[in-house]
Amino acid sequence: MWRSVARRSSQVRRLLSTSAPPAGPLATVPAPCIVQKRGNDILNDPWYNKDTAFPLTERDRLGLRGLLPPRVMSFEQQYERFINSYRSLEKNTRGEPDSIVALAKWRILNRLHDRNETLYFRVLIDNIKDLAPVIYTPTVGLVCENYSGLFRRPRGMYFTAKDKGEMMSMIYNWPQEKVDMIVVTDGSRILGLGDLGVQGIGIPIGKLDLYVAAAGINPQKVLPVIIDVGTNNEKLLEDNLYLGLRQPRLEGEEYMAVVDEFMEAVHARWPQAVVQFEDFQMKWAFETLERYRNRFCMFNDDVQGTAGVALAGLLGAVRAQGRPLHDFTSQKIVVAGAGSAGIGVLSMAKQEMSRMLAKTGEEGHNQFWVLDKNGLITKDRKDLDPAVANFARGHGPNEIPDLHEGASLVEVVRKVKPHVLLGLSGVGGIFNEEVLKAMKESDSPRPAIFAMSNPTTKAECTPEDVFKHVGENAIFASGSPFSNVSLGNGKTGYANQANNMYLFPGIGLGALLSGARHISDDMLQAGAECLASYITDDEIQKGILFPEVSSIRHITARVGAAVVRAAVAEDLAEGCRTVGPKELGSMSESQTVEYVARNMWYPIYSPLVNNK
Ligand SMILES: NC(=O)c1ccc[n+]([C@@H]2O[C@H](COP(=O)([O-])OP(=O)(O)OC[C@H]3O[C@@H](n4cnc5c(N)ncnc54)[C@H](O)[C@@H]3O)[C@@H](O)[C@H]2O)c1
Ligand SMILES: O=C(O)C[C@H](O)C(=O)O
Ligand SMILES: [Mg+2]
Repeated sequence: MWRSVARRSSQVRRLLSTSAPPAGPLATVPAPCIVQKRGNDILNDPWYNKDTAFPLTERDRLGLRGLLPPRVMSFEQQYERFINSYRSLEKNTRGEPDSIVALAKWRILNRLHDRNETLYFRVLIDNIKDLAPVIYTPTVGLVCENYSGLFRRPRGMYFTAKDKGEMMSMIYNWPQEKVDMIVVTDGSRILGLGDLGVQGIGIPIGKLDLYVAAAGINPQKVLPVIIDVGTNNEKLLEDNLYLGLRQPRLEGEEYMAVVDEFMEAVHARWPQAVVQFEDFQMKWAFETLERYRNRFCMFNDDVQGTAGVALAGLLGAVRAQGRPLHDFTSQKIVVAGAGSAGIGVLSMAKQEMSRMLAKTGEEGHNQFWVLDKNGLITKDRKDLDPAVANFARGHGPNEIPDLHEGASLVEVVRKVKPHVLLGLSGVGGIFNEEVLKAMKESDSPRPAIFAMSNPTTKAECTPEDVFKHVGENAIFASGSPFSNVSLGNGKTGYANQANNMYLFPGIGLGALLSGARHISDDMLQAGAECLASYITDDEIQKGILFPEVSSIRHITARVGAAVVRAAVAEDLAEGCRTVGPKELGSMSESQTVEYVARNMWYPIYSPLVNNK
């Protein structure tokens, strides 16, 4: 499956050689948008509101005359006005604690989001590198922790245990006839912050903002959802501001029955909708994935999106050593974290090693050492989760002597001398100085440390730690954004962001535009391969594993096209809107990229027409 990535990466860049984000609808006068509203109802609807940019013609025909200041501002003037107020906020809060500044930035963006979505997404898309850390990790974690106090206006839908039996009807309360993309969480494992109950809805909102910004999904066709089955978070249950169900979480069949009813209701109303499961605790992440993945067009981002991003980074770490990709099969990989993300990454990495070995007929060995909160996992572990058992160390001839059940992280790193140390533990700082100094003795000339836990406070280490204790040749990646590190004498230590935002937008977009009946392993693999092929050898040698966040719209168009082509190749594609499977199948690679790019929404004001 992995073609020569260097050749492909120059192809990729050529396919997307434009500097501007892929155009949305063809660049002509935008088609009018028919609205059933007039007057204040339009001004109060963020999907249609243009504020001071309503032209006089629209003010007359929509009953807006006299409801706005007389001057008509252009979209550009509105944009500059907002950016100036955002920048002055940055200036006025300088020196305040980081969390205060972060929440102030989030609030000014959220107010715009609640008022004028077209302007909001223009601001977000054109400043994605600066603003992703505000609407997404790490700030979104703070927002979820403080949601009940921050709440001003509902966004999305709330399906709770009390709605059992009502979901088939309440789904019609959502005002949009068409929904393309849904992100749902039950709030049980929000980033590395644990059970946040109804407050977890901040995650689907942030993820869908990225679907709009990176994948060009129309913001009028997204739906954030929280399934509120209670919370086991005592602090929230005792908080008189808490806005969710005040009861312990449902468990077992009662829990599953609520999620089942939600999925049935969603697909009864929007059969083509793609559903992304996000931040479910491990047991439900795997159970819901198995239960629904062949019945609906759905995927679990923490299990499958993360796996693809991590695999792209792992292959980059092989290339950084100047070795052929096939040498991935002999890499030694230590993983701290055996939860939904850790097992997802291990499963996809093991699958890739098996694919590579099958080509050469070689026999493989267990290249993974996996730890959880009780240390190294071996076959001596009692009550081992079946998903984890595949990676438990045994007692065979390939085992490293004296590495016992429950061995500590530093013991494992000292004895294994791994090429890669990867963290998906949700525990900040566990890659401490002792562990990182042990990584200096790695068998790799370019030891790779991936501190992938979110938010920033949960990162297993910082890039400064790594380049200081492991050395300048190290490769670093993290789940939340960090700044690059200046190594002196003009050298830079690159702080890559190994976050599933590089893949989930393209996975969802490709599934949608192909009309895939479900999302297969090959479709996910194709997305991961595309991401890995995006980085040139020169960039890899510098220690760059992932694209700049500012190019996320370009890479998403490319990932989306790869997913479309994989769906077509597997005969899973049923087509989308006016494009059938045959037409999809007749497209060349570049035509598929153009098809995807053409269907990516871009924020411009459409003329509004009221047809009442
Ligand atoms: N970078 C990304 O794109 C990305 C994607 C998904 C998840 N994550 C992050 O990964 C973390 C874990 O997510 P999850 O869904 O797997 O959570 P989870 O709760 O399902 O699993 C956490 C795992 O870490 C283990 N663990 C806890 N303390 C440990 C320690 N001291 N040493 C080693 N292992 C330890 C736990 O036993 C468990 O196996 C979270 O912070 C999440 O935000 C990042
Ligand atoms: O939300 C993110 O930033 C990535 C990932 O889905 C996570 O749960 O940490
Ligand atoms: Mg997640």
